[in-house]
Amino acid sequence: MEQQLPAGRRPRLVSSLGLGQRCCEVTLDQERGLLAWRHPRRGGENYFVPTSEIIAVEETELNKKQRNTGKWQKLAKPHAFTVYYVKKARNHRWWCRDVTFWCGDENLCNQWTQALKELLEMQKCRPKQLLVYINPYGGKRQGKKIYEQKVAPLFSLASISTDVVITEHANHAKDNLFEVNINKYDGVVCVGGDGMFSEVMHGLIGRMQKDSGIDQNNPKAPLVQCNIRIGIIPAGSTDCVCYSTVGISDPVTSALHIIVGDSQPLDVSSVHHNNTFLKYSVSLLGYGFYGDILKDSEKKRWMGPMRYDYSGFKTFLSHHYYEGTISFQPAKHTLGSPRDKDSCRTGCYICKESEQQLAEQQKKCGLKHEGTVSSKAEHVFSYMHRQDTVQTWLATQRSRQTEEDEEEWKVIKGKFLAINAVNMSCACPRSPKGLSPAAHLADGSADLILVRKCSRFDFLRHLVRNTNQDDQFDFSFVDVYRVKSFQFTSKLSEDNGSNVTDIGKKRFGQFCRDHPACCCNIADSTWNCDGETLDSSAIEVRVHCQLMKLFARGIEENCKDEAAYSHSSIEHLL
Ligand SMILES: CCCCCCCCCCCCC/C=C/[C@@H](O)[C@H](CO)NC(=O)CCCCCCCCCCCCCCC
Ligand SMILES: Nc1ncnc2c1ncn2[C@@H]1O[C@H](COP(=O)(O)OP(=O)(O)OP(=O)(O)O)[C@@H](O)[C@H]1O
Ligand SMILES: [Ca+2]
Repeated sequence: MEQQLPAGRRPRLVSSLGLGQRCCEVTLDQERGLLAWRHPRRGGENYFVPTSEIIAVEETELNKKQRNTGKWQKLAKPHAFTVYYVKKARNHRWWCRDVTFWCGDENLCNQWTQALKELLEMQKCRPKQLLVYINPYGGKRQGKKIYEQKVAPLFSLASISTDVVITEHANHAKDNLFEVNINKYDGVVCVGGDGMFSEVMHGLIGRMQKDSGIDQNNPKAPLVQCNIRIGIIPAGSTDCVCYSTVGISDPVTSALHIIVGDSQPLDVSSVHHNNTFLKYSVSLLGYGFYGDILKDSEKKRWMGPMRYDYSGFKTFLSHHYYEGTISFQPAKHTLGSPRDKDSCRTGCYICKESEQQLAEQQKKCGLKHEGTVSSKAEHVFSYMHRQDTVQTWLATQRSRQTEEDEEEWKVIKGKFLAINAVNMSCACPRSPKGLSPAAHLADGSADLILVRKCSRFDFLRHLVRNTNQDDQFDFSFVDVYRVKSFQFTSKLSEDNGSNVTDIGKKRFGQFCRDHPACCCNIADSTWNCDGETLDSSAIEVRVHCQLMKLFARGIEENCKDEAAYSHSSIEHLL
């Protein structure tokens, strides 16, 4: 049965179709993009699937066994179609489920598959062609198997074509991204851990800047946004970026977010030393505790993910602290604070506000705002468009940068057990709410956490609070600031005169004269930059708001109304 609607509006399909041995009413509201049916068994449970969460629709050949049972027998030739859709389970896990409907009328069956396929065609944000990099040695060395067994079948079900590269050495993916015809792809997928993601991110951001003529070594250079989305199939040791942006490290869930074409902008920090580009960071930039753990754990790679627990225990016992000076610019443009009770969730209004500010800046110099996902053709177009206006963009951003540099800098000198700068919460299985639970994925700021010298017992209390519901910042020896840029110089490098920049030299120099050298003689620690060590302890860091995008949607609120949803009637909702 088809209902007539005024011209221009898409009709609603309502039919009585077979499901298993029985019949049920199935509704497709094409206007609202919702497929609904009431299961004839399972207590008459109602199902609602937004068309944006349908993976695929296929005509189905019923096998002999199915045809010889129940109602099938009465039909000369039953016609059937199968809908594959996202089923949301607990803890942000997504499954791919399927349901097969049948009927005796071939036309009706065709009408249904046609309507559903047309709705899928309208989902322009979905990728059709992906470039996949697999690190076969990440985490528990399961990357290849995970991709082949759990992800590739879903991509093929969703008619996504892929070019797959199994990496042969570190930096293989990064180097390759500077050479490939990137406009051929709607996205890049990395199968591995945070290190593998970092490689792909460096490849894409680096490529974008190179093609736009931007010098990455200039710490003040305004960077050009990278619009090719990255998908992460978690197969690493920490998988912090995946966990913090999806809410779980699960290859199937991540594959489904890629298929439905989700998009999550992400802040990226650039890290420089003496006008030399070192790295980009999206999760943790950690000096002291997390730097020392990483340095020690690199020698124990053979232990797999366990290496972090081993090195963590050793580093905790060593209880090293480091003296240095940190200067930072508070992030005044953003609405939130690191002590907020609410966390960044899907559709976060604080990140939206930052996106708007960014869009306004870009509009002023004629750049198209890239907040929404564009098709491949539009991507190429907007890129050429950017070539025309890139000089205007650079000029306005440079003057904005100079103004920003003049803004307030706070300077803190001290002895620290850990200095952690996080662009996102850094939630991961070890720390489900993260190092900074209220940090935002895309607000243009980072949370700077300073853990000052304290007793082992107090430090342990702070560490433990990173793993439970208690407030890890509620200690006299812990301070947290929301910042848009910061610089750090260790006492040792200050004494050796190797400061970050001339501005830094002046600022820190004054402090050294005010506070004569102390007796701390511990060597420098190392910076842990998203799981990789940096060669320099003196660094200059700047947060670039929404520089790149992931195939994700942020962490969804726990859907409290899910139960209510399934008990309410189809008629009520449609
Ligand atoms: C009593 C237990 C307290 C445990 C406290 C655990 C807090 C865990 C916080 C994890 C934060 C991860 C942030 C993400 C960083 C990633 O960009 C990076 C790349 O993947 N991963 C690491 O650097 C890998 C970092 C891995 C850190 C593991 C830390 C393990 C600490 C163990 C301390 C043991 C103390 C025992 C005292 C009896
Ligand atoms: N074929 C390869 N051989 C050796 N190293 C590789 C290869 N491919 C990638 N790498 C490097 O391995 C490093 C670690 O990989 P990955 O991040 O996937 O796993 P992990 O370190 O176990 O996980 P995590 O980063 O989540 O802790 C990456 O920095 C990457 O540069
Ligand atoms: Ca942020």
